[in-house]
Amino acid sequence: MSTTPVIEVENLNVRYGDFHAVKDLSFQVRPGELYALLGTNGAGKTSSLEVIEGHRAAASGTVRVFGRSPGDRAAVRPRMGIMLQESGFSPDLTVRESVHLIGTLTRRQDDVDRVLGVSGLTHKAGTTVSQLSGGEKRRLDFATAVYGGPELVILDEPTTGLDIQSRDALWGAVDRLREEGSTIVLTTHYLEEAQERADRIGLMHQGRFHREGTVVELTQTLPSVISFALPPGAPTPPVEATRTNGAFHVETFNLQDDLRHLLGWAHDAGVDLRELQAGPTRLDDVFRAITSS
Ligand SMILES: Nc1ncnc2c1ncn2[C@@H]1O[C@H](COP(=O)(O)OP(=O)(O)OP(=O)(O)O)[C@@H](O)[C@H]1O
Repeated sequence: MSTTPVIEVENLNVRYGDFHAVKDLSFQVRPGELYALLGTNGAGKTSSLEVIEGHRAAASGTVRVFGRSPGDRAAVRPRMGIMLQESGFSPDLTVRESVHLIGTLTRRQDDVDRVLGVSGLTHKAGTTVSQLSGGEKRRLDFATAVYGGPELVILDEPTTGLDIQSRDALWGAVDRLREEGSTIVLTTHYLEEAQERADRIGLMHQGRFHREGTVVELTQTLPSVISFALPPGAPTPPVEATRTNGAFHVETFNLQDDLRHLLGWAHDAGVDLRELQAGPTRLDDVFRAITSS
C-alpha cells in the first residue's frame, strides 16, 4: 500500500470576513486510516473539511488530496465520497432515484440495490425524500457517500440523529469499506465512537489543533481514576485520595500497580471495597481538559 498521504493540510487558514475560523491547521491522513477530526462547536472542523472537499477556498495554506488540489475536481471528486452535515436532495425524488442520480454524478460504478442495502434503505426505495424521517435522510446521505466504494470517504457527523441499530449498521458498513482499503475522515460529537474506531485523532478548539495522536497517546496525558466507598468503621486506605460524598477517588498514572496495592490492602484488612470502579482516562476527559484550559 502507498504511504503517500491521502490528505495533506499545511498551515490552512479559513476566514469568513473578519472572522478567523481556522488558524494554521496542519495534519496528514495516511492511506487506510480512520482519522477523526474532533472539537468543540464552532472549532472549525466543517470549515476545514469544506476546503478538503473543494467546496470552500482557503484564505491561505496548502491542501492536497491524492497529491492534487481539491479544486482539480475531475481528478479528485470521483475518488472521494462525502457525507455532509446537511445535503439537499430533491424532495420529490424517491430514495432509489436519489441514489441513482448521485451515483451518476460521482462517476463511480455501483449497484443501486447494494447501496440501498448497506445503508438500510431497501424498504424505503420507493419513498420520496419528503416522506423520510430525519434518521432515514441521514442514511440517504451515507448512501451517497459510499456509492462506488470510494478510496476516501469523508463523514461529517454521520451518526447524529441515528438510533443505535442504524449506528451499528453504519459502522458495520464503514468497517467493510476499510477492509477494502478506503481511508476515512470523520467528525463526530460522540467521542466514544472516535475512541473506539479512530487510528488517530486531531482535537480542535477555536480554530486550532490542541492535540493530535492515537487514542492512547491522547489519553495517557491524563491520569486514570480508581473510585470506591468503604463500610462504616473501615480503616483509612493507604492511598492518596480525594473524598466526595463518602466516595474515595484516586488519580493515578500507574493504574495496575495502584489497584493491586489497594486490593491487597483490602484483602489483608478484610475490608469490602464498595462500588469499586477503575478505568483509563476517556477521550471525554481529554476533551474537557483542553476546553477548560
Ligand atoms: N458561512 C459562514 N459565515 C460566517 N461564519 C461562519 C460560516 N460558516 C461557519 N462560520 C463560523 O466559523 C466557525 C467554525 O465553524 P465550523 O462549522 O467550521 O465549526 P465546526 O467545528 O464544524 O462546528 P460544529 O461542531 O458546531 O458543527 C464558527 O464560529 C462558525 O460560526
